[in-house]
Amino acid sequence: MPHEDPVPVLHAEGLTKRYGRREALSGVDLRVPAGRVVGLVGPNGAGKSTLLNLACGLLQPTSGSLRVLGSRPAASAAHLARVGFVAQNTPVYPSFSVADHLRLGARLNPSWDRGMAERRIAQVGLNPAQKAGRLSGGQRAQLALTIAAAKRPELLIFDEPAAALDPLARQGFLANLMEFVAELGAAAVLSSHLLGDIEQVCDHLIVLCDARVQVAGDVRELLAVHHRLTVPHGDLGRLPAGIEVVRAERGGAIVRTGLAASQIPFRAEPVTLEELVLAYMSRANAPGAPVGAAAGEGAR
Ligand SMILES: Nc1ncnc2c1ncn2[C@@H]1O[C@H](COP(=O)(O)OP(=O)(O)OP(=O)(O)O)[C@@H](O)[C@H]1O
Repeated sequence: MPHEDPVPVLHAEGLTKRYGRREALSGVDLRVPAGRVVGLVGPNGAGKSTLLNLACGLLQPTSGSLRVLGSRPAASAAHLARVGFVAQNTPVYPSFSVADHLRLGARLNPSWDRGMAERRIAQVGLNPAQKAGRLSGGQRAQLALTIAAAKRPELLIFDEPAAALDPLARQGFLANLMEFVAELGAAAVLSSHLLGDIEQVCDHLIVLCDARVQVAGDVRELLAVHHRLTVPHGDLGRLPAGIEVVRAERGGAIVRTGLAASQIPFRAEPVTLEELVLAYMSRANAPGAPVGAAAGEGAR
């Protein structure tokens, strides 16, 4: 029997989005396999919200293509029901109560899981009669998460869901998010500036800088092929073939290589996810940076 890969959650080819003359995404190629929790990171203005809004069908590409769960985003009502979206700042209707939000969710979504919605609202201690405009940032985020998940989507998309929350509320929110993902058997994509959060919940990473994917892939695989090398001054230019310098730093470099640490003729230490992300971000920022750097293999 030929082996068929499951349909990717996101599949972008040459995806470009311009706002007037401003290019927010530039020829992005990306393939995110099914069943992952994906962290989308990058500096302000990198294009993260643009990518997520394209994935929800709220924006249209200028050129190139994006398929979400195998279809054009928001291609039909049925496809819309397969994707749950929590936008930046978790917008709610201020004059509607928590219960009104759940009723609206039930009316708009054929697959609405009322039991799940009510259970979760009780679990996180939200009063159904409370007006949404009076909820704290953390409570609003929990309400938005509940509404997105009670649709029982196959993919949950979050745009900086926990940015405004204090550490304790963030912890609670992330724990809930992971419970939903497990309960629904769903994939999730979340953008965040909080690398600790990404490290805690994500098993797949996309680093987007300056409208381009710099690196993408399975977190464990990425950590396995990146090292911090201690290299005597002047020797960086004489590294063996197959070692790519991502970022040169004092006394060495962060490198990417398929070579085992024992095959590298310098001291090689593991990197943290934060070091890896920062290395790609600063490379993208450097004058004369390679365009879309290591995206090639990793982005596929
Ligand atoms: N509606 C718009 N009109 C014009 N330019 C826009 C619009 N939306 C975004 N941009 C520009 O596109 C680029 C990417 O913006 P985007 O919001 O996607 O970035 P981001 O990575 O989500 O940033 P942040 O982390 O600050 O939320 C930025 O330069 C931004 O100014």
